[in-house]
Amino acid sequence: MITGGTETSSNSVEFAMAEIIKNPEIKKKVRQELDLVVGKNRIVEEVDIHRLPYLKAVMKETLRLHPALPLLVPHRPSKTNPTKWENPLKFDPGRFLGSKKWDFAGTDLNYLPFGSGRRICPGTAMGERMILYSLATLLHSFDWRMPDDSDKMDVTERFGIVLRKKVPLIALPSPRLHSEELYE
Ligand code: HEM
Repeated sequence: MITGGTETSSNSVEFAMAEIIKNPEIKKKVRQELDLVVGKNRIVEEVDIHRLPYLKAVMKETLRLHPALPLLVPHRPSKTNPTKWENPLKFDPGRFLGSKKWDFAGTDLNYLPFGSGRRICPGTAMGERMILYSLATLLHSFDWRMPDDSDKMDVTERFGIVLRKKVPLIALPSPRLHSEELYE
C-alpha cells in the first residue's frame, strides 16, 4: 500500500520532469500555462491544479509512455501499438488535448494507467493530485536544466513491479519567481 501509493507517484513525477526538461517546447507551454493561471507573484496552491489542462495532459502522457505499474497486461502492447496511438513512442501531451480525452476511469482498454474494473486503483484521485501538485510547484517556482547544459536526457526505463528511471534524474533548479520571500 505504501509502495503503491508513494513510489508510483514519485516515479511518475521523475519521468514527467525528465520528459519536460528534454523537450523545450513542452517546457515552454507548461510555463506559459502556469504563468497565466498562477502568475509570478505567488506560489501554486492546490486549487490551481484543476485549472492546468496542459499540465494534466503532460501527466496523462507520462502515464501512457511510462506506466507506473508496467506489469498490467494491456500496458506493453498498447503503448507501442501504432494502430492505437499515432507515433506511439513520441512524448506528445497534445494527444490528450482536444476532442478525444482519455480519462482514468479504466473504460478504454488502450489507456489504463490506474487499472480497470473491480481492481481499479483506489488511490487514483490522490495519485493524480500528488503528481499535478508536485509538477506544478516544481515547474512554477524553478527553472530546471541539466547539470552540463546538454539536451541528452536519458529516459530509459528499469522494470520492476514499480517502473523506475534507469538513470536517476539530476537537474539543477534556479528560482524564477519575482520575490525572494516566496522561497522562504
Ligand atoms: C501515479 C499514481 C498511481 C498509479 C499509476 C497507480 C496505479 C495502480 C494500478 C495500475 C493498480 C492495479 C490495478 C489492478 O490490479 O488491476 C493499483 C492498485 C492499487 N493502488 Fe494504485 N496507483 C497510484 C497511486 C496510488 C495511491 C496514491 C494509492 C493509495 C493512497 C494507491 C493504492 C492502491 C491500492 C491499495 C491498490 C490495490 C487495489 C486492489 O487490488 O484492490 N495507488 N494502482
